[in-house]
Amino acid sequence: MTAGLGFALDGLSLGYGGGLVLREVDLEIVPGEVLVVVGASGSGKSTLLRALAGLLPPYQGRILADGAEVAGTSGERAMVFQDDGLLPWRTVRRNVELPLKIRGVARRERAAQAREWIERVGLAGAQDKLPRELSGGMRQRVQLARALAGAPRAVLMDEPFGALDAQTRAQMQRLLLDVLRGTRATVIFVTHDVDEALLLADRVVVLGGQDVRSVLGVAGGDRDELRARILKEL
Ligand SMILES: Nc1ncnc2c1ncn2[C@@H]1O[C@H](COP(=O)(O)OP(=O)(O)OP(=O)(O)O)[C@@H](O)[C@H]1O
Repeated sequence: MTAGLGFALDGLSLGYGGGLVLREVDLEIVPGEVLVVVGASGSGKSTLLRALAGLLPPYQGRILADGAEVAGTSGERAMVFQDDGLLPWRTVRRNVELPLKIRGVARRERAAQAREWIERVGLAGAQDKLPRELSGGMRQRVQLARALAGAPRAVLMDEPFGALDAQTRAQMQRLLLDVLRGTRATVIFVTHDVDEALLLADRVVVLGGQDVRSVLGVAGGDRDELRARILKEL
């Protein structure tokens, strides 16, 4: 199993067209942790995730991934979006095989690994279906399988369960916790939902006022107290 990626954000300023969204942020992300990012709408959660993915270059400062500056996307850092980023013309199996193909994994091995991931996310009967034949929850399962099949060292998730109904969302949260137990990947997960944050996180980062308002460790903490602290800062 490959180790999770550690990140260091060092005086990081991000924005668009000259407008600043985050100003001089310093933050360490520990290898293997689940870091959940919360914050009011427009506080820069997705912007931060895009920068970690290498999709948005910093105005100032640096993002280091295991000490090396992030410059562009990499198979080491997989992304999962709210609206599924699946290729509509490829079956479930061929979507999940994609990161393996990009990594140069041989065809038979690719098929075997994709099958294993499809089974782990509970879609064994659906591997030859096209994305349009699946429910929203099933499509998010495929995205999860695809992200993890590439054995990434970090998974960047932008409100992946935001569009799902409450029951499917709870199922997906359980599934995520379950599959993460079998990997050492670092997870950075953006959500609006404080309860989701507390369920999934090792640490919660609250963004606001162009900066990190606070970083809270979740393990062993009192949930009600943590929830109240986060809600106060949002
Ligand atoms: N491509 C873009 N071009 C210009 N401005 C953008 C772009 N994407 C985001 N912004 C602006 O940057 C700010 C932060 O947006 P971002 O999407 O990161 O916030 P967020 O915290 O993820 O919000 P939400 O919770 O509503 O998704 C907002 O003011 C937004 O309008």
